[in-house]
Amino acid sequence: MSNIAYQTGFANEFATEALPGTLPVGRNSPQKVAHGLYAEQISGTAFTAPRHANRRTWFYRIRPAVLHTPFQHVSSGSFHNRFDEQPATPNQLRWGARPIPEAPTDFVAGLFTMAGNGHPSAGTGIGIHRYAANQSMQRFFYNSDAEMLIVPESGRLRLATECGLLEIEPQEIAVIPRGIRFRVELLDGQARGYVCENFGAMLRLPDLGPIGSNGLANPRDFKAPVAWYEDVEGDFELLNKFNGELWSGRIKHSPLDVVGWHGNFAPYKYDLRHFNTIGSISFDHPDPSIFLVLSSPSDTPGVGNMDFVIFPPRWLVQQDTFRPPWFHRNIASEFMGLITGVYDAKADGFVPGGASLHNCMSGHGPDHATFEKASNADLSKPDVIENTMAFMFESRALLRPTAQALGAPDLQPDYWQCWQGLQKHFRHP
Ligand SMILES: O=C(O)Cc1cc(O)ccc1O
Ligand SMILES: [Fe+2]
Repeated sequence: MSNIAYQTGFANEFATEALPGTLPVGRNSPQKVAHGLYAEQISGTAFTAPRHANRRTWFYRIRPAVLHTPFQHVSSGSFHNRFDEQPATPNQLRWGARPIPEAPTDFVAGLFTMAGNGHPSAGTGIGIHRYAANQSMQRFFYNSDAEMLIVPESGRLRLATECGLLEIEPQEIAVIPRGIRFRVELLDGQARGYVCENFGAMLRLPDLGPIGSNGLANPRDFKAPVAWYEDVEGDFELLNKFNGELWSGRIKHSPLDVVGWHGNFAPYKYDLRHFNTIGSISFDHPDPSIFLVLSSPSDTPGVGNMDFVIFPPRWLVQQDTFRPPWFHRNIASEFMGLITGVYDAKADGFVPGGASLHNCMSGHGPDHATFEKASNADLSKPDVIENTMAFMFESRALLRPTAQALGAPDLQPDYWQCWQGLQKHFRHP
């Protein structure tokens, strides 16, 4: 990774300038901005949102965001929010990894929508996508519909944004807020991973309750860019996702021209390996809410529009306990992905870059091989789960797979078979 500087903290009031003297002192919008720049505010929450939830940033930039040609509606390709094309299925679904494309494909073109719920126009729900790309973007993109949580599985990404540069590698994540313009460069020539579009309330750190003032994802491990800009003229595409569709305009300069900014609405990255994993040190396998990294709250307290949960390396020491995830059904719907290694509920078939979907109240849990192994394991010794990182996008509402996900060649039609070896062990006393 190159040596990029970052500011630390979650949603702090950051202040950063690439040229000294850019940021106005004591006001946001002076009559004339230093260096001949324009002042522009971007608001990610309602002006009147309570102070603790209010998110906005002031940009001091070479040209304001309004300078581009009118947008034309263009084909969305495989990146969309059409979640009503097929009856939502209660079946347990699993997909293998998506191949890297052969034709030149950038990050946005490489997005393939898997499932989702709600809609951007309603300000609630999520869109779940996987990406596979082999080209850096030569164009600029912004998403009016959602903040984008990016979870790389292979290939490092350089995210050049209005706020500055972020570089992420597998086991790191990034969040690009709604509306922020950016370009994705591939640092390894090709890349693959997952994206969750969040149409609802912005992701935030969960409360910790009895855990105390530290633990899970600690705020200081979140990193935001420092101001960086390019003063470049040319003929570029500016692509916008708006109401689930793509719109394309032309722009005669790079929109990554913010020389200084201050505020708390900015992209950020987080290294999942910094997650402080907490678990049972007596008995029983806890609910996976202890693995919550970020949550988009819904209007119902404690119920997430989207919860981003990870399954990191950890020690298992519980006594008289079936240590892996139990058999269960859940009111929430669970989309899972694997970044690296093996997931402890599945002996095989759930591969890095692959995905699974267990919808509301669909039974799931350890496969037959995992059940046999864990039911007979020697509990006098701790188990260690190493070299792995799985995650879950969990949503309060049904996740509706897209027609293209249900028709994808990597869908595993025999997934259900992984449980069919589970025998009746009941014995009448
Ligand atoms: O289904 C899964 O594998 C995810 C999951 C993990 C766990 O430890 C408990 C519940 C749960 O849904
Ligand atoms: Fe589950």
